[in-house]
Amino acid sequence: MSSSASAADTVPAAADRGALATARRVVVKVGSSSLTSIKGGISEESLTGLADALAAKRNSGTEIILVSSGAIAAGLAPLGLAKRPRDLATQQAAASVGQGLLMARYTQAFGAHGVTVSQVLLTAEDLMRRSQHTNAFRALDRLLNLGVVPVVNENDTVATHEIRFGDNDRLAALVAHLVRADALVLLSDVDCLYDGPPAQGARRIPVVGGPHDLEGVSIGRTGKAGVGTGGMVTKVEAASMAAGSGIHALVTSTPNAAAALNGEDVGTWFTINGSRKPVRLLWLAHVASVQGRLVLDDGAVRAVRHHRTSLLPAGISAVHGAFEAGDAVEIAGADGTVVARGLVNYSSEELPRMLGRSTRDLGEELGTGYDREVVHVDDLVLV
Ligand SMILES: Nc1ncnc2c1ncn2[C@@H]1O[C@H](COP(=O)(O)OP(=O)(O)O)[C@@H](O)[C@H]1O
Ligand SMILES: N[C@@H](CCC(=O)OP(=O)(O)O)C(=O)O
Repeated sequence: MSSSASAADTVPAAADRGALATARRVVVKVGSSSLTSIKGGISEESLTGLADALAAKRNSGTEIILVSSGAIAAGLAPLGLAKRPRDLATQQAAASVGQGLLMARYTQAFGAHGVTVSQVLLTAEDLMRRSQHTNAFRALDRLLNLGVVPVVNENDTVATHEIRFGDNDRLAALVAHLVRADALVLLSDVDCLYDGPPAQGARRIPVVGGPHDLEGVSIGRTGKAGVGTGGMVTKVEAASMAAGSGIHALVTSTPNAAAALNGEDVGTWFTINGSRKPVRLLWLAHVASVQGRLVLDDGAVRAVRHHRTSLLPAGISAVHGAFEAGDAVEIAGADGTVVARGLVNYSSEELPRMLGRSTRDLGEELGTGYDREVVHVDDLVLV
């Protein structure tokens, strides 16, 4: 963990954490592993402790959105299931049972402090398509103005394999972006990011200033078998996604929630290292699963990578995969190196006859609509 150790030596551990104490709007995400146990369903102590901390912060004037996992885990015991099911339909059924139970507990626990909660179930599409995410923003913003704590989860019961986030860490980062939060707090069953698997005498990483601080750090999957999904990997991705787009991020344990929100020196702090980007592009860079690949000639690679231009049919030499207009695709050079990801304007059926041709020719021959770029520069992120 050489680079992390040097970051810890030069940056005070409490660096910037005060931003949490004064934040106007915070997204807090809590994982299944700290809310539930496979045998006992919802953990009353953990849920109540979390609600106490968040309600106190809300009552002191900070707007809070809670992204809560745990629906599937909470639904297992009532359905007589001993472990998290593998098939999607049973997971959907468990989520449908558990989500109601979770909301009932949150309503009670926050209600004890005079705080109203609401349920907001989102699919990946709601955050990707502009019309839908504008709608989602409006609803969440209004709820926050009304003093409510919205409790967000993925809409597991209707989300399919293709469009599923699967973990709520990256969903929380996108929600933080959507509502223009000042900070994102990721709560789990581990108190910080360690430089290796926590059980083996690993050391705390207090501050991550950028990707260089993660070099050589061994980041693993979930700790409690069968409960959490993403593990530390998706938390680091989510925190990096937030910090890279102008939002402070902190990873710590659920019992540390109150201390974290007071700006105390707990957990791992991700320092802001980039500016805000459209939600669509964050999605494309970090979450979207690609449906195909466009192979470019060298000139087109240079144009996309160095001159930041839109991708035209003339520079494409091959198309792989089956995709529809609007899907995410990889954009690669002739040697197979992926240089970008983009939202494509044509389907994989339409594209082959367009390759290598000018947009003008295509417009004249095939009609207007075929004179557009294949990927617009605004729908393209370099990787
Ligand atoms: N380098 C690391 N530092 C901290 N925790 C790690 C690391 N690598 C793997 N983990 C594991 O990640 C787990 C947290 O992820 P997960 O179980 O998915 O939690 P949640 O349900 O809260 O999202 C921890 O229990 C821990 O064992
Ligand atoms: N939406 C799912 C959460 C997925 C999940 O387990 O996430 P996490 O525990 O945060 O790794 C649920 O409510 O069960």
